[in-house]
Amino acid sequence: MRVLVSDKIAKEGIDILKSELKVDVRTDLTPDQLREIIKDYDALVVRSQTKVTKDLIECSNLKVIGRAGVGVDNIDVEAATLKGILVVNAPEGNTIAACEHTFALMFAVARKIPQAVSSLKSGRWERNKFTGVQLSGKTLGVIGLGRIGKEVAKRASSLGMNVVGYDPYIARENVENLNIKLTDLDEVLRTSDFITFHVPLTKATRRMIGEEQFKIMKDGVYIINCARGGIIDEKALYDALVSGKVAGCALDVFEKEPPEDNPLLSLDNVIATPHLGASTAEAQIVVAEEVAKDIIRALKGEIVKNPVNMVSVRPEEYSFILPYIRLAEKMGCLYTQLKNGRIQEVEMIYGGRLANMDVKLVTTAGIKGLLSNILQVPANLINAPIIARDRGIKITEKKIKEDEDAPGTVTMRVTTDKEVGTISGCVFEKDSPRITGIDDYKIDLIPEGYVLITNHKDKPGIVGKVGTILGKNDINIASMQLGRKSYRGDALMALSVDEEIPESVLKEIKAIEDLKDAVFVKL
Ligand SMILES: NC(=O)c1ccc[n+]([C@@H]2O[C@H](COP(=O)([O-])OP(=O)(O)OC[C@H]3O[C@@H](n4cnc5c(N)ncnc54)[C@H](O)[C@@H]3O)[C@@H](O)[C@H]2O)c1
Ligand SMILES: O=C(O)CC[C@@H](O)C(=O)O
Repeated sequence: MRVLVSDKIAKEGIDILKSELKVDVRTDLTPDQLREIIKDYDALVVRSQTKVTKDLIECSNLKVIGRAGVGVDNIDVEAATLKGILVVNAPEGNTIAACEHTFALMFAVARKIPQAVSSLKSGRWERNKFTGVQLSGKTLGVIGLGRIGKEVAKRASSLGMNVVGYDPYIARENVENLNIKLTDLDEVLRTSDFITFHVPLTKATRRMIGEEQFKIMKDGVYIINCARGGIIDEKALYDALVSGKVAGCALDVFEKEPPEDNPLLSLDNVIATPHLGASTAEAQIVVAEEVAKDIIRALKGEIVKNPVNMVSVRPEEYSFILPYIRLAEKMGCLYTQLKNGRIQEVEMIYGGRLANMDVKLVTTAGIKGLLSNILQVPANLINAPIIARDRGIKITEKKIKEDEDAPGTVTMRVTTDKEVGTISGCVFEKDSPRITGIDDYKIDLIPEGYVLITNHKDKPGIVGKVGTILGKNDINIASMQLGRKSYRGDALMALSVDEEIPESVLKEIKAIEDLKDAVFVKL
């Protein structure tokens, strides 16, 4: 498997990749050159420099894209998802680095440090020119209270600042111990002496601060943006800096990077760094290592730690849930081989310990299995929910919270335009997944390899006849499971066999009297 690293990442990450994969580090490529060679790679690792566009994604054979850092706004995640490409990032490794850089910028803009250094180095001694303002006692507005925003808020309090915050997506309890007043955007803008941004660049946050918002702010406010260019309208910011509405501004990020002739850089009250928020030795090692490990996991088909476009599993539930992910996929795969009809609805019903867990990935695996035998472009854990949605399949989860100490059980209930069918399963000790039911029949089938499933009348002789036909055709039976609704009523047999059953043999089996149907499935 081949990995292309197209932005500079720490050697520690490269070494991890090299321990298992063939790695090319090419940080000199133009977009056209990248497009030329991308088809030869299974994985791509980037920071914020490489633009992973829809066009690049579409002409690639990538299985995974890794972002050594948090923001994935340089990656067309939607295009990757539609193509079934996993996107992973390293969201925690640079939190402290970005938080500390925010304070470096805040102190620097408040005390005019870069301007003073520059003046001194050019031979001047201008002590009166560089009087700053104090942080202690001032109000800091924090927009976005995720990983970095919270760390900023924590440290600001200890500097004696009053902290007001805006983040409509977090629960109040989440910031309860942080000494923050959580309020609406207008109040943060109206009351803050310093405003710092820690939101991702999304449709909702793009230019969330423009002319109107500057009007609400206090005269002489200071702005710090160490999150993403594009959150603040740069033209409106320029005007506010020129008019004195904004006393000073510190930017680490720009709408266009590098900013080249950005007029903001011509203003004396703007200080700036070239997107250095994550650039500490410590952070770069952690993000490179984290992303490298996830790239390897992804290429091995294992569950990754930091998926961007796939639901994740709680670390403490990971080992319990993993065999259920495999089981659910087999259940879905069995269903579509066994039954016909247009799938309209899939209900995943969880019992036992699973009923207390986040099982979204198990559900997704079930959907992946259902779609696996019917599509030209294979479904995977990334695109399966989107494909299902686009095909009008309604997916629901139900949790039966009884007997929560019992092992987890999962039932897939599929409604088609012809019938409602169910497949049930369980994982026994030692990670041993079993199909435990098909419709009303109880069985105990290891969901692996070749299986012949028959529907027949429960009467002597039928099983023998099937065995004879298989034997005559040199097909070895590995195990046999029988389930019946009632004595001499309808029955179901699941025969695991070691060889593939040819169509001609299946036809012979189907001709047995009182055998209603026989299906050969591959799991
Ligand atoms: N300058 C750098 O080098 C650097 C380094 C690391 C991170 N970053 C950037 O910093 C930002 C924050 O990173 P993080 O790790 O804290 O992310 P995070 O996902 O942990 O936090 C983002 C927070 O923003 C909130 N949010 C989302 N939309 C919002 C909206 N419309 N209004 C208000 N709040 C909103 C979310 O609820 C979340 O709590 C990201 O843009 C990231 O790319 C920059
Ligand atoms: O790669 C970088 O240095 C930038 C990282 C930062 O912007 C992020 O979002 O993680």
